[in-house]
Amino acid sequence: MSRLLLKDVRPYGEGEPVDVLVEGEVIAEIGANLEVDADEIVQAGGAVLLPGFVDLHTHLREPGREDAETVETGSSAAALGGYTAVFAMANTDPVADNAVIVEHVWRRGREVGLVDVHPVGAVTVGLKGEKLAELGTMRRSAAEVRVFSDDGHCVHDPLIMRRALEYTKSFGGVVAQHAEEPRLTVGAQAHEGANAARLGLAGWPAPAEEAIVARDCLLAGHTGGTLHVCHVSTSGTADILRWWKSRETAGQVSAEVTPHHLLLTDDRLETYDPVNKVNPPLRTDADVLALRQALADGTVDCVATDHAPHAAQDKDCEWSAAKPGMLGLQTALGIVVQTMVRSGLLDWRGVARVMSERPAEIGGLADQGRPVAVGEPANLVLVDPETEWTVRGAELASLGENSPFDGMQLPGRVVATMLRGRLTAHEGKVRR
Ligand SMILES: NC(=O)N[C@@H](CC(=O)O)C(=O)O
Ligand SMILES: [Zn+2]
Ligand SMILES: [Zn+2]
Repeated sequence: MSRLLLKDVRPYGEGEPVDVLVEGEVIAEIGANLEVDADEIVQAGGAVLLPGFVDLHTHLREPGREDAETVETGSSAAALGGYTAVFAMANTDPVADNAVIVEHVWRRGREVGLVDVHPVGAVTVGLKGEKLAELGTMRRSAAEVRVFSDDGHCVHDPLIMRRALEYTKSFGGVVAQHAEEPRLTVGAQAHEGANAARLGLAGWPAPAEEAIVARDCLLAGHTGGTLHVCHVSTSGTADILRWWKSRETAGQVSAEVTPHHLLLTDDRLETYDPVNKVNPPLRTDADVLALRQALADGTVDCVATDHAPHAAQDKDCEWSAAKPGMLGLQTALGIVVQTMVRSGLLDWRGVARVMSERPAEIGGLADQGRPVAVGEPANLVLVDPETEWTVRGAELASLGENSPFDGMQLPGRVVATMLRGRLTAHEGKVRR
């Protein structure tokens, strides 16, 4: 059995440094100055030890757009970002709306072996919103799909949404909604507000998101189904979720916020650089502050990256022709440390909750987001909280280079990531 010794780590950033011995796939011992033989020793210098991060919202682009990302390159980005599990969205080409595609993505994830890749199944055939995909078949496939989403598109027909919540309830599934009332966002290019008006960009109004979130909370309550709200972007959505969670009696609702919606605003649109184009759009300062608060108080359950790599030709073009989406896996931690930890809104226990424990629970992963304790699976990340690094979009592991954080200095460097006791990333390099 392999033995990996982590020297001088601080679980959850608390107390004096200890050593952690990982034997095979589990944490075997935790204590001060462990005197043991090991195959490999990681000198951590007091770094923070957390459960490995879990991303409920990743776009891996395979099959179909392997020029933008593949399971392999996206898995590398995930491991380097501290992730031990990611959920790969269904808006590939062909769409992951059947067992063949989800099993392919799942198998590729296993072959690459850097991170557990859990395919998300489409809710409707071809993401068209017209008829339910074969949810049960995807559930029973080798990929054991549990999360379903038409992400990129909203399941806007309320009857289809109702049926999806009812049907997934029968096997403990989750419907992850991209909340966007399509009639209110025809041709939309930017947050509907003063900046979009001044720049001449068609607006994406906040109620297009909020109306769907309110409707879907009511449908989850009525059906007893389980709803997860993708990429919450407005303060109004946070208000609706807070209201719903205060009265929730049946059905369950969870929600995620992206790192970019915790940091960036539509003030960045000034340059018309499409690297800032994303769906839902960057919003206002007031929204950003409300989202940080909602994440801190649990109204929004977790951080999810919405990692959306695009090939150069889809981003290096005029604003209206560019595809929406931005890279996220390798910069998520830094942004969470900057916006939530340095501001005092979250401590490291809180970071573990929003980046690992809650997403693992929502996604139904029994072996992720577990406590850092003896006998637990060694899915772990080591974080150096102090050292700052400068983001270089072109140097990230993804094939796409569309990072809006390019040139920014971020805190919170990933020292090492471990998947079932094996180092998958160490000192900025992937280990295969
Ligand atoms: N977020 C985005 O702007 N784009 C995503 C789709 C999505 O998450 O809605 C994509 O697939 O590129
Ligand atoms: Zn989306
Ligand atoms: Zn997405």
